[in-house]
Amino acid sequence: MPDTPTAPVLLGHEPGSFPHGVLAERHPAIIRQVREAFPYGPEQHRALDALLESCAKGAIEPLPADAHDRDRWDTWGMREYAGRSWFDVPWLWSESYFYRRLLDAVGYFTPGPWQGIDPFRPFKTAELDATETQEELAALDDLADRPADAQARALLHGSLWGNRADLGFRLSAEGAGTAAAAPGLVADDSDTLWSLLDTAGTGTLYLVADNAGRELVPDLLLVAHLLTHGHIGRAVLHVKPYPYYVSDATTADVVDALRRLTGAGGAAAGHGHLLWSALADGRLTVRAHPFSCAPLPYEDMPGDLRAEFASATVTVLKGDLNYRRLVGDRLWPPTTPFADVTAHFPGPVAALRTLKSDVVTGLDSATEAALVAREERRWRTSGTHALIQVRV
Ligand SMILES: O=P(O)(O)OC[C@@]1(O)O[C@H](CO)[C@@H](O)[C@@H]1O
Repeated sequence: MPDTPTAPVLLGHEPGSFPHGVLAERHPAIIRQVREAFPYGPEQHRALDALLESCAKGAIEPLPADAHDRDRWDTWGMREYAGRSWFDVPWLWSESYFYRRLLDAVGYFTPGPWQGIDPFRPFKTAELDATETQEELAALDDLADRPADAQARALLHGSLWGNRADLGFRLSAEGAGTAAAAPGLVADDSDTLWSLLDTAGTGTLYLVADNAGRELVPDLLLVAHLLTHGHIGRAVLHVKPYPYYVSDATTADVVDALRRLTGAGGAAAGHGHLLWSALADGRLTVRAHPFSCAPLPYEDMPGDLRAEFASATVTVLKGDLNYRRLVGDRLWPPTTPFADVTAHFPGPVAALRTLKSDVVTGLDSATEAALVAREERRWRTSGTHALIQVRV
């Protein structure tokens, strides 16, 4: 990025700011919700109390010496940040480490009865069972009668707006995530994305998923459509290796979503069966790379992941957090060119995201001015605006 001046990394130390609210209010609320959702024993309750206390006024504690991923976290910044306040280190780091500590508190990594039990699972399955999900799946029957091109565009928008409400966001946003979307997108490079996906069945799409449930289902439907209609020959779906940011999709969530599709009947079941067999014959692969839960921007990705993305026809990154990691979780002036801040990414990259944090790039100045005039800063974080940005 030779000509792009750098911008400040987001921290959570400023009371009244969005990041501060996440650390001071959202994280304690998540601890309370998880505690209520499971019949945990005294050991988990004590550990959750300690985490709550630490989040409010304590310092960041290192992972236990015997943690399986202690070395990894050491290289990811734990040595540098342990002992400091959660509010004084990069916000991205603080948030990611919070989820790692929460899993520790509930025994997710500890041999015993709670090992591997996803503390967010009740919230995710409630979404899959919701009537809205049923309605969305039923609507696929009507969509099936429309021209393939119209189906493709509808499914792309379904995948984009599926990101509107993640579960962590809803805990503190009080309905903002479900408010009607403001008309239009703040940036729309979808034509460029479609031209990249026009590969006559030879290309490989990497889709870096975000949330489970009502976001992952439309993501999978989009992949099914692209495979069926020969836009691509293969897809690789990146999910999280462990539960993260409440609703982020893991392999177990992919299985739940596929079972939801295959059990739905109608066109939805057709897409589900197609994906099921694509997994069996290798046209669809699921990957859960450790770096997917790293507290770092994509610029710092390890060589093996870089080589994977470099081989993609296009990598589509879903959601707000992936966007933050793509452009560096910095407070860029919104008109900073998207191509400049994503120049580090190996190969063509697309971001599909609703706006749920202060970070944004690639807007034209008229769009930014109109948003500010109408909403001051709220458009950045309310989840009611979205963007599709592509760097070829
Ligand atoms: O990546 P997602 O699911 O679209 O959003 C993640 C998110 O809710 O979490 C962060 C705050 O905790 C924000 O960046 C963003 O609003």
